[in-house]
Amino acid sequence: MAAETPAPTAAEPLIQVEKFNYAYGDNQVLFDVDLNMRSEDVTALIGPSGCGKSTLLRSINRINDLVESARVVSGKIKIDGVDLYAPEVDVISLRRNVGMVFQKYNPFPRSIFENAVYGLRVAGVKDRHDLEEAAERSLRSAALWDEVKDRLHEVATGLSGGQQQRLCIARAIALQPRILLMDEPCAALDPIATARIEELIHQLRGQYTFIIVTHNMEQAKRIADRTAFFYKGRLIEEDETMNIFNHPRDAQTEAYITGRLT
Ligand SMILES: Nc1ncnc2c1ncn2[C@@H]1O[C@H](COP(=O)(O)OP(=O)(O)OP(=O)(O)O)[C@@H](O)[C@H]1O
Repeated sequence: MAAETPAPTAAEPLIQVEKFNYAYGDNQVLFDVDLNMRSEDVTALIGPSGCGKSTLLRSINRINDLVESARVVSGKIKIDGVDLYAPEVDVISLRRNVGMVFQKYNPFPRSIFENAVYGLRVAGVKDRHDLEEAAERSLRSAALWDEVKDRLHEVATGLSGGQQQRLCIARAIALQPRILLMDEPCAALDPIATARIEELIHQLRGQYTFIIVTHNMEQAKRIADRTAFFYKGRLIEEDETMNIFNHPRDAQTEAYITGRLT
């Protein structure tokens, strides 16, 4: 008799946050956070100001290590099962694998081209042809190529805000990360530029794992597969986005999404 085919097991989540406690000096700001994020999902982190969304996001590529008082109290964040805070982890390669885009678009005061290839230059790529190819590839991925291909050597800060933000996305993508962290990427943009970034995230989903902090609940509904609601440093509820907004299980989640908790 043929051996039975084992039932397929659910894929391991790409990112596993386990009993994660985090503090700035004596001020603990994240408490026992347990959260799994799958590679194919766009995950939104929502919650009132100061609830710890950005801190969690910034812990995933350890950019918060740059804050002197910041420290992991206990718990783990794993990518592919590897604890990011283990002593042997190379933080530079972690940050190549986990790119970040900030609220205030921040291109360097250099040309569009140099911004697009910045990470590659830092990584030691010198070949002109390789750099040109990478610039075109990442600018195309960021849906910016057609708008800038004839002005690649003009200064990036001359672009519109939305274009500058897409350039920052191109700069992050050029390093071919697996994960893109976005901290309120549209907060400084008008509705049209916001719509273009959302469209871009939609196009790129599946190629990159997106984790997005947003204050804009409509945006979370539009772009996120899953949404995690935080309050006072604790993860209150995480689920498919539509469940969070249509059938929240927790009274605090409901209060927040209906505007009664700020
Ligand atoms: N660099 C820092 N040094 C000290 N405390 C900090 C630092 N960054 C954040 N905090 C504190 O950590 C807590 C969580 O802040 P965090 O920015 O992670 O929250 P948030 O939910 O992202 O807020 P917001 O929506 O306003 O950006 C807050 O009490 C904040 O004051």
